[in-house]
Amino acid sequence: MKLLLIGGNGQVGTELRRALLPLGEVVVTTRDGIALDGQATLSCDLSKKDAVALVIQHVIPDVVINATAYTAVDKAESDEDTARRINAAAVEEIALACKALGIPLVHYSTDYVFDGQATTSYPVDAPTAPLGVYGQTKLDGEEAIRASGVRHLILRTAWVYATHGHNFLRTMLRLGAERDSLRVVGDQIGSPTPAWLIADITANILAQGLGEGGTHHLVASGQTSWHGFAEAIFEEAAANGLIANAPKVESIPSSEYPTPAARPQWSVLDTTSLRDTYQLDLPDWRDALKRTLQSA
Ligand SMILES: NC(=O)C1=CN([C@@H]2O[C@H](COP(=O)(O)OP(=O)(O)OC[C@H]3O[C@@H](n4cnc5c(N)ncnc54)[C@H](OP(=O)(O)O)[C@@H]3O)[C@@H](O)[C@H]2O)C=CC1
Ligand SMILES: Cc1cn([C@H]2C[C@H](O)[C@@H](COP(=O)(O)OP(=O)(O)O[C@H]3O[C@@H](C)C(=O)[C@@H](O)[C@H]3O)O2)c(=O)[nH]c1=O
Repeated sequence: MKLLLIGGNGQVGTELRRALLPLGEVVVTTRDGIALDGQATLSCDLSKKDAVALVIQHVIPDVVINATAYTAVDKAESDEDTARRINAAAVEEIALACKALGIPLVHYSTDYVFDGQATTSYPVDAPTAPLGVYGQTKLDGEEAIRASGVRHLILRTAWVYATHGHNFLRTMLRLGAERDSLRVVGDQIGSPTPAWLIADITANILAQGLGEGGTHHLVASGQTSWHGFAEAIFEEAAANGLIANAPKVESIPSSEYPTPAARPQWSVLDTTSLRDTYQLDLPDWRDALKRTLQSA
């Protein structure tokens, strides 16, 4: 199988380069065509119209996996044009190029397509109502894929972290090394999900065949708040000798941590359709965090 991975250097893209390798030849793109771990990549800047379609037409893979996105949630509020270009317009170009060549598309979306007002986990067909530009443009990207008629798998995930890249775990470890105490919101609830899990599940699904595909939720099991996640990060980091002293972590309401973009208060996603369709087990978020930091 020939796989085209668009965006090989983000959190999920980095893990996909590892996880997809056993499946066949993996052609990787980056914005600037930089080498990754000594491997050449194709240059593909999604801000340039039609660039990504040309790459797909040049490579003609058996499957396209799009791991790119504009993920700066707050910055998106003041940079809507770029967020829309990367998360929606470029995604539509990818979908149409794949549809024209009969190539299936794997794509990722987010819990931020929901408004967070629910009190039980969101099934895949729950009504969407994004609170900000990032969530809205990601939803527009999803809808462009479905409208294109391309055979697809959209995996909505949430609260993604890794020991590399830009994420909450790394922010907490950095701030914790600089300060004795941190204040973290305790009233936003979700499921922290490591990038390696998303990549492993994607590879597992591609190995067994996409089948009908469609839209599914992929997050670790269980739930916590950002405050609970922060406390767990420091506990596991200390247990693995990654930090000498853990800071005090105070739980605060969202109102005491104002941000340009509102976040959903309840972000828990129901993974039943994914687990049933592809016979998958999803680890508990805390066990997944432990495993992530044990191998750091
Ligand atoms: N991070 C999270 O918490 C969550 C992420 N998701 C979704 O999961 C997917 C993967 O996210 P994640 O790995 O965290 O994202 P990252 O922010 O870690 O990586 C984003 C990737 O997109 C690339 N990219 C951005 N703009 C361009 C551009 N103009 N041209 C080419 N490449 C570009 C980046 O390249 P470069 O390094 O050059 O900037 C990078 O490879 C996305 O669809 C995201 O929306 C869903 C829920 C939660
Ligand atoms: C750094 C920090 C953040 N916070 C709050 C702000 C916010 O409400 C919450 C999470 O912070 P972040 O800004 O790191 O996370 P955020 O960028 O909102 O994370 C989101 O990213 C996008 C890409 C997604 O798709 C989502 O699933 C989600 O993972 O924690 C604190 O309360 N204290 C702190 O010291």
